[in-house]
Amino acid sequence: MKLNIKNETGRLKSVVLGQPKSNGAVPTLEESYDAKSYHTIENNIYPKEQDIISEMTEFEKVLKKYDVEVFRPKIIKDYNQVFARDVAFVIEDKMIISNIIPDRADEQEAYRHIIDKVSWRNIINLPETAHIEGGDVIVWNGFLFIGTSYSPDYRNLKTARTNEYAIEILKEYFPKKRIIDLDLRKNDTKPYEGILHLDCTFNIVGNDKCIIYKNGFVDESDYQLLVDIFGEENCFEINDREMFDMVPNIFSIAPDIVVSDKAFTRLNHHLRDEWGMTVEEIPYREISKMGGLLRCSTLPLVRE
Ligand SMILES: NC(=[NH2+])NCCC[C@H](N)C(=O)O
Repeated sequence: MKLNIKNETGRLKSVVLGQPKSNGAVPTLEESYDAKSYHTIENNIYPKEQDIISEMTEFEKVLKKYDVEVFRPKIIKDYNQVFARDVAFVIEDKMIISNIIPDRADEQEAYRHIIDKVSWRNIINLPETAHIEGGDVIVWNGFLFIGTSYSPDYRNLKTARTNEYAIEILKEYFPKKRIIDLDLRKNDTKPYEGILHLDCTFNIVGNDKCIIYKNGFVDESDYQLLVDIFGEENCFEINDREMFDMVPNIFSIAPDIVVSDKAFTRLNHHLRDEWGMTVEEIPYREISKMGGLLRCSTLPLVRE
């Protein structure tokens, strides 16, 4: 397979969609590794497998409607495999195998049959201490936006998944890209106070537009830099509640076609009426309770 990802929204040809089956028992608070799941467990509202399956089936139907080739990871018994995004990611024709949080490390084996379709020359493995997950990486032509955490408490934070070492290595592999590292606010147990991955606070839609949550960034100057790059009129600003609902985490099939959660009324209205996009709405509220949404459920391999 010839990988090709130059940006976040080019016409999608081939993608991996996560696996909702056999996701195991409800985790305990100690077992959870992101604030949204923590909150969900605390409030006794963890989603049922049947509901996760039905939401992901709706997503798959939309992808198929647009003739996208869909791969699935193999099922690992009693293991959460919904969020394909973090396991690996593609930049241009290279697949980078993430060094994911140890709690999720077993997920990678389930992608072997997909990784094997890529020539070994185009696979990048990172040194063990270079941490990175796909949810922190957004490619946009000459730019590479990477979410990270420079918190002195990095080692103790389960929600800090990408470190400076991984960013330095990516700089060497992609010397022509302008790499923008963004320090994200982190909190392992309070979903209103921290951001798990970059794609929970910022995402790109269309050719030159973005969805952004200002308080997700430690430094206002990082937020301001993004607004300057895209232009104020091209930024859709979201509020605290919308961040909690994971509004930035929609998924583009093409510059003018997005898959969104049908609960995102304000965003969907804006995408259609102001930005002239086709919005495919599906229910995804149950999956959102586990700390990810539509972008997180996918791992794009080929975009036109
Ligand atoms: N790209 C993303 N935002 N992925 C969300 C992953 C959520 C998952 N519960 C985790 O903590 O790893």
